[in-house]
Amino acid sequence: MQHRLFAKLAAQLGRQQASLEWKWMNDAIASDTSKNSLQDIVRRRCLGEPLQYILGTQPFGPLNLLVRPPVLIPRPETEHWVIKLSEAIRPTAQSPFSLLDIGTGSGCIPLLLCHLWPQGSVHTHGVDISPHAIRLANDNALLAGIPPPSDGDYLKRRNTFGTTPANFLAPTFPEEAMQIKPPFHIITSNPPYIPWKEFLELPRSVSEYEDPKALFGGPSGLEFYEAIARFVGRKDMMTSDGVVALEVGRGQAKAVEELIRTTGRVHHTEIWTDPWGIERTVIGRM
Ligand SMILES: C[S@@+](CC[C@H](N)C(=O)[O-])C[C@H]1O[C@@H](n2cnc3c(N)ncnc32)[C@H](O)[C@@H]1O
Repeated sequence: MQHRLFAKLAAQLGRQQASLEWKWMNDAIASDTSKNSLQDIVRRRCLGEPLQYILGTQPFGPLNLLVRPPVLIPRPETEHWVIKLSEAIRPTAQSPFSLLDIGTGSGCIPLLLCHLWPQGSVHTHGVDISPHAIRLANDNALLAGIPPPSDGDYLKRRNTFGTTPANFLAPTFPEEAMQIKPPFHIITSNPPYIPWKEFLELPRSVSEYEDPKALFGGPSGLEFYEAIARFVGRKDMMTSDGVVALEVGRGQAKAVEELIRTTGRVHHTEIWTDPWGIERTVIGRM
């Protein structure tokens, strides 16, 4: 029975990927994190459903995040640059930072930073247009033990994570989102960046399961970076020592670097590559 199930999976995914996923499936069943039978997991996986949606979780650094369709599954390349950012910048509880995460999805970026940075050193806020994402990010904050912001005195010594459902591209942002309180020391974002024309090149596990709003960044893929550059260029949105950290798609790094430089506020830029040698993150410092 087990042998037949594995053969079915390997026929679909190739032997190497099937071996990896077979282990994750069995680990999830053994640790009781998945209530589904192995047979059911393999059946759904062979229909193209991402394993993370079937099992309901995805490790992200030391965190184990909940994932639910159609919210984007946090990717290893994002995990890599977020850990690198946590080492490149070290906020302290003496002068805590304020961080805005645009298009927060599962909340993976601010939650990991809250987990890695010293307690009381950062207050983070995630905005997202999707109510599914906002709910999931709040559930993940609860699971990770990161409290929402409040005036409570003890929270001043804790890292916090708040969320706001809002359309970042609306001309009324951030004025109509009352909980968003600029200026920010750090802006992070892994925005939708796939150009429309690349829709047909996406694997089925992405195009049929993940929210198109999480994927497509307008005709050129750069729509959100243009809006972020306008936001950064506005008076009073960022502190004079602010940092912008933006994940980019393949081949977009130079254009995004140029966009944030033209704000006139960003004076130093860097491009970080991911573990696969692809230019993945543009860092801008004021
Ligand atoms: C590529 S996903 C990134 C999610 C998460 N930050 C991550 O790295 O896994 C982009 C996110 O932007 C959100 N989004 C799309 N359009 C938006 C808009 N106009 N305003 C705010 N959020 C938006 C999507 O709902 C999605 O959660």
